[in-house]
Amino acid sequence: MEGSQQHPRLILRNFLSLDACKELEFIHKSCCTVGYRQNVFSTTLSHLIATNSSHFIVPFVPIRERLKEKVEEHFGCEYELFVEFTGLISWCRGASIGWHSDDNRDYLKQRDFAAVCYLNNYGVDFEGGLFHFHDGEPSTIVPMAGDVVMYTADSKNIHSVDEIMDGERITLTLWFSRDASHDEDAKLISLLSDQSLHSSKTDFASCLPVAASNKMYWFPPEEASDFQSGYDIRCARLHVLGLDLYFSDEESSLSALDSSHYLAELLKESLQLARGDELLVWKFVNILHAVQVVQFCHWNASELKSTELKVSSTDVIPLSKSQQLKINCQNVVLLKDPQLAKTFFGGVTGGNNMQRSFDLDWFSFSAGVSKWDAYICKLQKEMLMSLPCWRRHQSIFQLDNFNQGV
Ligand SMILES: O=C(O)CCC(=O)C(=O)O
Ligand SMILES: [Fe+2]
Repeated sequence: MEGSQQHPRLILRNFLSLDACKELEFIHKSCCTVGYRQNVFSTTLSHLIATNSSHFIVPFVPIRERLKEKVEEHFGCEYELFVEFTGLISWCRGASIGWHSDDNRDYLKQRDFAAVCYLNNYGVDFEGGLFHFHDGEPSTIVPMAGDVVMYTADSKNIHSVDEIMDGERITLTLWFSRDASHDEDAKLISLLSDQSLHSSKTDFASCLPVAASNKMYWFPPEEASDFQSGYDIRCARLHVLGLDLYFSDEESSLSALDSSHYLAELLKESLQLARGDELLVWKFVNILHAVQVVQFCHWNASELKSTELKVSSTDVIPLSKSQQLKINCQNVVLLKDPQLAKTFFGGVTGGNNMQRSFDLDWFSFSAGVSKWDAYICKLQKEMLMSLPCWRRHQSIFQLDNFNQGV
């Protein structure tokens, strides 16, 4: 067909299962940092490695493989492509991109093909954010969870994305290159190999996240020099679920110090979670750890509510007035703009899918914590078993014995 040669592209419905979409959404909401464009947040695989969360690469592996095979098959370049970039990207209110091709900068010339997988739904999880091709058919794509659009990165596929009006639009975006020197796998394997010298155990303690610099989690990024306005995105992710952080060990005398110093000190501490007037006794090693566990429980909420697992004690105590006061002071530092945090991460305003507060009872939450440990250990085990093969082949792929499909 003449049209498809002029504008080589492919749209696939339901390429990813909804379960796979949900798992990637969980990883993004647990690990993302502020992104490269305005009102955009991103999670790259190298960032996962840098924050001792490399086990989260595992769920990407079969998906990347399937996407590469599909691109190679459709565009007739079997065994020729390398993945150049893999990332989870979310766009919040105000984010958009005008007409462009994906290779339109000198430093992007290596990009030959793009694959964008939609992980949530237009009109439900976000408003706006339609994708348009400048020429040819289809001209507009309505992002729906599981669907993928693949296209050449050159000027045959000029495209744009409408401004996001509400909610958070999440994608898994990959670029492919024919140029082996831009192979993401080689870089990732080298980072993974450096890191696995330090940890080869498969207990969850060796998989506890280590946060990157506080600046990478501060929104808007322009305010990250002194943290005077905006919010910490990890704190915001918990806040929209109705959860507060409680830093029990922090010295209250610190509150006399300036805000940026106080914030840096606070975020070094271990912490507990509070909701309403209740405090969960259980401690998290750092804020990233708390976000990962909470997002995991949120992702698995319906399963956890019906779990048979019996938990002996919930270890919940009432919050004292002075503890509540302390939480309020800490929120003033971490969430200078709670309204903006809600606008960005709280789901579509007034919509059915408005991110409801964390409606898990503490029993289900405790069940979630044990499930989280098992989940992380399983990923870590698979990672460590795969790594020697990945190193030998200088390629990240799914080993046959883990081939359970996506
Ligand atoms: O998210 C999309 O639909 C496309 C994004 C895009 O065009 C880009 O990142 O270059
Ligand atoms: Fe693009």
